Amino acid sequence: MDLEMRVLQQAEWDVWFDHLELAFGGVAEPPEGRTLFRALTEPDRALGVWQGETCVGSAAAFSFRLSVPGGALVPTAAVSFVGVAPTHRRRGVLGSLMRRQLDDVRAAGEPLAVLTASDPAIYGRFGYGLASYSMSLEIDTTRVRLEVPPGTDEVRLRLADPEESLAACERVYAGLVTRRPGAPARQPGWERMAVTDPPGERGGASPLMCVVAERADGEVAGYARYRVKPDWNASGSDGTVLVEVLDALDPAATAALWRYLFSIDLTWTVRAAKRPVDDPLLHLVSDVRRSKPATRDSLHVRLVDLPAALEARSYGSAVDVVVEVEDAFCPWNEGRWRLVADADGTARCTRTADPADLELSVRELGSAYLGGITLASLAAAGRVRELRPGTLAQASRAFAGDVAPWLPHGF
Ligand SMILES: CC(=O)SCCNC(=O)CCNC(=O)[C@H](O)C(C)(C)COP(=O)(O)OP(=O)(O)OC[C@H]1O[C@@H](n2cnc3c(N)ncnc32)[C@H](O)[C@@H]1OP(=O)(O)O
Repeated sequence: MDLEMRVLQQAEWDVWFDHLELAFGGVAEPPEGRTLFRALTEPDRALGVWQGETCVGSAAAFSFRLSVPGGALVPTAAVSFVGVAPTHRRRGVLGSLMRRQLDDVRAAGEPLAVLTASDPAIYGRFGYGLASYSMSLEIDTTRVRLEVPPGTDEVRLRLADPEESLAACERVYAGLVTRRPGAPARQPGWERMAVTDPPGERGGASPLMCVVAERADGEVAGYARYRVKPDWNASGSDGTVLVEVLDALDPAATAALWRYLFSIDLTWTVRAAKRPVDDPLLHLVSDVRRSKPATRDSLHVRLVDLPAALEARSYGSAVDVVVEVEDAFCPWNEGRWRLVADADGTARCTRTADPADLELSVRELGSAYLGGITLASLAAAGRVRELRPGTLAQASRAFAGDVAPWLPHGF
């Protein structure tokens, strides 16, 4: 029977989502998660591939605004819900979904598409480049001490209900977004993702708890959401603190929150799974080695409208460079572009017939876009070629940022 790809009807959502669960291994999402995903799905941006009544393929996009170097919030398609039925794999279903989706994103006028990959090897062929990392830590708090900055003792900590404190915590998050390339401005409804706490998903740990950091004037300057996982062995208590999120607007609130998490009775390990690679915590701990930092790939970026994307961010130093871009999947980006940017943030990107300085594919531009992966390091791997001496260093400096890009939550 023929396959038909079409935009999702709201009434088809349950069948569509059941298919996704099957594609991901058949484990059912808890009811709280299902309700949330239903509410967050934008049906007109969700695609299904159908064989009769059976859904065999899916892909969707959320309408995000992504923080980029310089602090602009760029309309971005956040790609998710990608799955192909186990019975229909390796016949090009994903390829046809990606084709349609990127055409739709282009038509919607969004310069960027982003995703996190279940398997990092999948999306390079569609022009996505790895642009940010995420760091996990497992800290032995019996050995690792914190050296806190002045002002930490003035911060007042208060335990708060995660639901009741949500609005105040969201204000802190909103204050951080434009400082952090790769962070999405939270669209209405997405704040629920952080506090939805299905009992079956806690893995033996406590319900979600929240500690709020207040300045002397009572203003909330930070918060952490965490769980405690108690454990006992022959020597006594062996509990772990699992940090879900910690956001703070200043160094004192940052240090006060970590100090609190390090000192919870009956726990001797702090685990944090999703931290930026330049987390200030690395400079607060007495022993990085015993904090066991580990990185993994996080956000993959695809320039859909190359000139609009390159003009939307700012650059760390002045640059005037001609790039020869290969982009077989979105050929409208292919060819030679001149990027001229001042250090004050103004950038122009136009087609040119001038000789190229650098040669690369759209994937490398996606990787370098958020400022965390340098063109120089990509060149060292043979993925960027310098055609005119000196231009690689100039362009690499301009693209690089002084804050590591970071995606604080999944989608
Ligand atoms: C953003 C997200 O949502 S990430 C989540 C992705 N989904 C999952 O991981 C769920 C489980 N897996 C699946 O549903 C499917 O196997 C998918 C979606 C990964 C791939 O779907 P398919 O329809 O089999 O892919 P399709 O046949 O279109 O393959 C396109 C190309 O990608 C390659 N490819 C597909 N899956 C993978 C993979 N996991 N790793 C590496 N390459 C892959 C294919 O070999 C093919 O390469 P080619 O063009 O050189 O021949």
